[in-house]
Amino acid sequence: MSFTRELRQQADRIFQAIYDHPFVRGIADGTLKKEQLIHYVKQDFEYLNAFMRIYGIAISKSRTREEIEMFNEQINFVLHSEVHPHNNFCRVAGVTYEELQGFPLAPSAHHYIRHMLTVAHEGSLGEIVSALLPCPWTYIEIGQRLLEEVKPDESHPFYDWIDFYGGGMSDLTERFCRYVDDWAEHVTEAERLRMREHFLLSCQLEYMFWDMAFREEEWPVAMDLGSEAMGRN
Ligand SMILES: Cc1ncc(C[n+]2csc(CCO)c2C)c(N)n1
Repeated sequence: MSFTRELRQQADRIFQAIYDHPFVRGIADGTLKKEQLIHYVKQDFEYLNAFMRIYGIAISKSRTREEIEMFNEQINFVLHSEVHPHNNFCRVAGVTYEELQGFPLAPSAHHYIRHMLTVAHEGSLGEIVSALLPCPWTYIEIGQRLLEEVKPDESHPFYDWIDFYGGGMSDLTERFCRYVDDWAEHVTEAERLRMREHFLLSCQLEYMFWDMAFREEEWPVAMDLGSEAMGRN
């Protein structure tokens, strides 16, 4: 069995828990509250900014033009395509995308971003792609399963979201899997173990991210950065 097949099996309970999570159920039946959608988009906008920076670090560690091209393509994808599912959530919530940008990170989004940044700074390219892989892999499975389960038509409030992730992420997931499998063949057992740990922790943090949005998670004690922090973007 390939290394990434093994990873997928090890993460099976987390993938299932993500699919069963009330936020994902709320996408399926269109029952999410406006505040939950807004919290998700505010946090995910910052998450995607961090994701692009991590691709930048991966480019700085790249040895071949193929690697640079792979990461560069993904920066463009996040910049220009990932805005569509966000716009779907904003439309349903009745707000503009611009008014949800520049907010501080909630605890679980902070945790997930710091995990990826730590691996990006300290790890090999194989470790970095292992930590990033649950991002497309969990979303494509959610999208594909929702397409099958809900069979949404254009009258469904989250038709665009489901169609976006169910329709088009398989190339990226396969490409990342091939990269991780090739890498895993040529490294030590200790590095393979780190790749496994990074992958599984990112799967857990994908779950936490949905849970954060559903619960509208905030810091237990509100942080006051003072008036100078207002409008820093
Ligand atoms: C928390 C969180 N996890 C995954 C995605 C989905 N996603 C984000 S970037 C990307 C492609 C990267 O090249 C994909 C599939 C998201 N939006 N938010």
